[in-house]
Amino acid sequence: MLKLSNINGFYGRSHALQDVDLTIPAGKVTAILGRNGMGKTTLLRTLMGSMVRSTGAIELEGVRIDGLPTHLRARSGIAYVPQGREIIADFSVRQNILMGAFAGRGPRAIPPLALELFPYLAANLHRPGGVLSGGQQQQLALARALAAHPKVMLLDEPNEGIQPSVVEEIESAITRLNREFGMTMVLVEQNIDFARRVASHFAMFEKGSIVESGPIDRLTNEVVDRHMTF
Ligand SMILES: Nc1ncnc2c1ncn2[C@@H]1O[C@H](COP(=O)(O)OP(=O)(O)OP(=O)(O)O)[C@@H](O)[C@H]1O
Repeated sequence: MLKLSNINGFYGRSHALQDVDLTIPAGKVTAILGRNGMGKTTLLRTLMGSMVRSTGAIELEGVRIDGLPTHLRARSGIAYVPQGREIIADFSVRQNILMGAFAGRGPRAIPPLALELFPYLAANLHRPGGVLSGGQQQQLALARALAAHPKVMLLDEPNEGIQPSVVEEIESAITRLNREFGMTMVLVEQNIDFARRVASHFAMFEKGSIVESGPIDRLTNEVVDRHMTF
């Protein structure tokens, strides 16, 4: 469903993604793994169209999208939950969620599912986004992405710096969105146990290239030790 062919990405002279070929299956969760600085975030930025310099082909359901600017990729069905969440502090929870609805391809309204998945948000729609905890902001970023009615959701380390009880809520939201609604997820993750629980496929990055990929049962301890221990 999402097919990347010969993707290269650059920051100035730094060659951050090198000849990446990857097929992300529809309706599955694919974990993007690797140590810090290996190119995982750059891959998501390339998919979203926010890299200044990248080359290669990206197909979404057989249609080339690599020539499209970011806002048209959002309209074509890709939503992004960035590392650091990028919540607008002075906007209310409601306004932050609606930002996703306006960027996306569905009705310009808060989807009931977002409020069902995250009851805290439902009860605090009027609060400014800036006063929420990190975990609540992460839920808000997921709700904002969901409001775009995406086919594919890109999630960059959604559990980073978040307390365990909220991690459980985020895990169950990801699992439900995938299993019940068939949403395709691309999940950048450092936590191998979490990746093994939620993902069915993986791609392991090392210095901008994919060194291992496939169904999650091929993510052996040996592969993890080789590419993720420090
Ligand atoms: N804005 C930038 N300008 C210059 N170099 C960058 C920029 N962002 C990332 N890089 C470099 O590109 C490479 C890949 O970075 P990237 O953020 O994609 O890694 P990552 O695997 O997502 O790691 P992390 O988990 O730390 O986010 C690294 O060498 C990084 O230093």
